[in-house]
Amino acid sequence: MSKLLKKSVKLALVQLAAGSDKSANLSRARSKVLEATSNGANIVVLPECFNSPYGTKYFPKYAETLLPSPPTKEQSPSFHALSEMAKESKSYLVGGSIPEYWAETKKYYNTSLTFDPNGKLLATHRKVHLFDIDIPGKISFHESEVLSPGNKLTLIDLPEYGRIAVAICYDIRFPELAMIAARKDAFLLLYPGAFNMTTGKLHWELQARARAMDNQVYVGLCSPARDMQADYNAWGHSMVVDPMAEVVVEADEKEGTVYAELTGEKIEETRKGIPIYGQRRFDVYPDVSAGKVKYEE
Ligand SMILES: NC(=O)CC(=O)C(=O)O
Repeated sequence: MSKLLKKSVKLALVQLAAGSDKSANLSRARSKVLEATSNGANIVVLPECFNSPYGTKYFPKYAETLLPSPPTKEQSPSFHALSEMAKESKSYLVGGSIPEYWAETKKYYNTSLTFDPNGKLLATHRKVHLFDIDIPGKISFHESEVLSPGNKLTLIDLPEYGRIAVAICYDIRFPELAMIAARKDAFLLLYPGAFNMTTGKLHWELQARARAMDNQVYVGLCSPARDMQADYNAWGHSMVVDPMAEVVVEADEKEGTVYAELTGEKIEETRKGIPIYGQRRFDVYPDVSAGKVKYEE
């Protein structure tokens, strides 16, 4: 038996077509999650901003209050819908992300909620690295105009399987997060994310494969489906990459769900063949996972 992944697990990435109608997005998400578990999925992932369009002007309009937890249905219909979906489908549900408003500080966040198969909230991840970029003539986007960053790393223990890490989209560009999670024994790094037509083509697969290769773990990236009528055109191409950095499964740009069976043997076999885990030189450079790491806000 693998130390990291106790038994094989079926992962589903739901590449949802999210529009401007929040309740329609929630009920579409529900039917896709139920479909995924009827196809045998144990862990189901939704995309970044699965209940709203993606864009700074939309964050305040769609934001929900999550604290104090649990929120009421009026404060957060998405929290309750996700909890119900997890319970109904009996799956671990990584609920993509939603815009969050924290009344106490008057701050907005891009926040991911993960629920267990009983509908209990397991973890909350607020996007740590905000997506602020300027590529002249291509794309300019500044989440920090509206959002505040989260301040912690998110590791989640799934008792039957092992440990996973959840982060959001731009977070994948910061390898430290992935490195720390893997060295703290995560078998799977999950990133609900919405890359775009410029960066998607260049970096989406590269980032996923790099994080998997460096850390010899599984990586799952879950995008919204592409909508060319929307202000922001998501790249799509949700994918699962294995610990050897091979793409196991990949969606195209349209709505759809992709599945992969993850096994501990694949991790063991990769680490045995290329034993970097025992070859690191912390006498030459520091171990980023050994310093002070924040897991709690
Ligand atoms: N949308 C994001 O957060 C990140 C992205 O599109 C990119 O890194 O490229």
